[in-house]
Amino acid sequence: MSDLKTYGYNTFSEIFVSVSTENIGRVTTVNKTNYKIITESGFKTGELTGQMLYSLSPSELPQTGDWVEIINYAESCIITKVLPRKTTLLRKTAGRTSDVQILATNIDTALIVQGLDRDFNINRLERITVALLDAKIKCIIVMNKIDLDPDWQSKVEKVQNRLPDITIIAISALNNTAIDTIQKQLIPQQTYIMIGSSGAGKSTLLNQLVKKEIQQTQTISTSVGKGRHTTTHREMFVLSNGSLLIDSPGVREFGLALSDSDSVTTSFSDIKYLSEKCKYKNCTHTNEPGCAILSALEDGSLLIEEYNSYLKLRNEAIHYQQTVQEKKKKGKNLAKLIKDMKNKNMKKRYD
Ligand SMILES: Nc1nc2c(ncn2[C@@H]2O[C@H](COP(=O)(O)OP(=O)(O)OP(=O)(O)O)[C@@H](O)[C@H]2O)c(=O)[nH]1
Ligand SMILES: [Zn+2]
Repeated sequence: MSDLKTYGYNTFSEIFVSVSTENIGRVTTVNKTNYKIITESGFKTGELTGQMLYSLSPSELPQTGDWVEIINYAESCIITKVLPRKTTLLRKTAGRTSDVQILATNIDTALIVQGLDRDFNINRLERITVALLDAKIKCIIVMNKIDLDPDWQSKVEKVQNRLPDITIIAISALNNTAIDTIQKQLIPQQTYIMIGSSGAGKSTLLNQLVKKEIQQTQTISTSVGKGRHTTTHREMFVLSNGSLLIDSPGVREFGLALSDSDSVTTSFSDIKYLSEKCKYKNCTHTNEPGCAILSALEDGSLLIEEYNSYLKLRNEAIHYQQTVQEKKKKGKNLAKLIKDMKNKNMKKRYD
């Protein structure tokens, strides 16, 4: 039991009422088709039942962070079911499709790591926090490499002004500066994930937090300005204070996978406040008379940058919703086609 507790069982157990603890595990690493699983009696290698392997879609398969039902089998176990997820961290796959990939599940809080060097981008920070809050995942922004930027304080201030409700911690992972400030924010048995561009310093920070060289960090190749891809898979670590941390591969462009365009508005506090003063209830804030947002833009009380990133996010959210709906419709059409075919065959048989 103590192993399960270490990996967050108590913060998640309300949904397991009917499952005995010996049949429960949590996925800490995914390796193609086998899984490293923490169970009541330590780590085991888990495999899927054949039926699961062939009947589940990629997003339904076990992911790092998932709680699963298992059948113990000597030193290994067989996964029979993925338990309901508290949160799912998605990202869009490469290309312009609406396909999404799961980065990890059952995350409580994300540490968004951004370097103060070339990596620094306030609009990107805003987009990422919106996507995370949309997925019910809390965020902490970690601004790394303060040793490289004498002007770091004003950048931190800018970010704090734009995102007043989010905790921002400025550190130097390399020099071990302010790492303890992060540690103080981390709650035992809660699950955290680090996300950020390749080269932002995630592995360096992880090493400082775990206090030993787990991940090998690599030197940035200055010619391209991108860290070489060193982290190749997601793995869950237990930190000394008992919190859990998943390291994720470099996510150069953390694509959004928003499900709800309204939550975009909620995340932009200025815009939300103003939008309540628009003349029309369904104002799109683009060309309507009596639009409070447009007039705030005109008198300069709303920044054009904030308005633009709001519009961009809103359009993405709408586009994402539409493609999901189209897919569902296509799925339904296909199901109907199969049903019709089956009916026809049945008729033939009995005619
Ligand atoms: N000057 C300075 N360099 C840093 C700091 N943190 C990390 N670096 C350097 O930045 C480079 C990339 O760091 P990593 O920790 O490998 O970056 P990462 O985010 O894990 O990258 P991926 O594994 O590709 O996702 C390394 O050369 C680190 O030494 C810092 O606080 N200051
Ligand atoms: Zn308006």
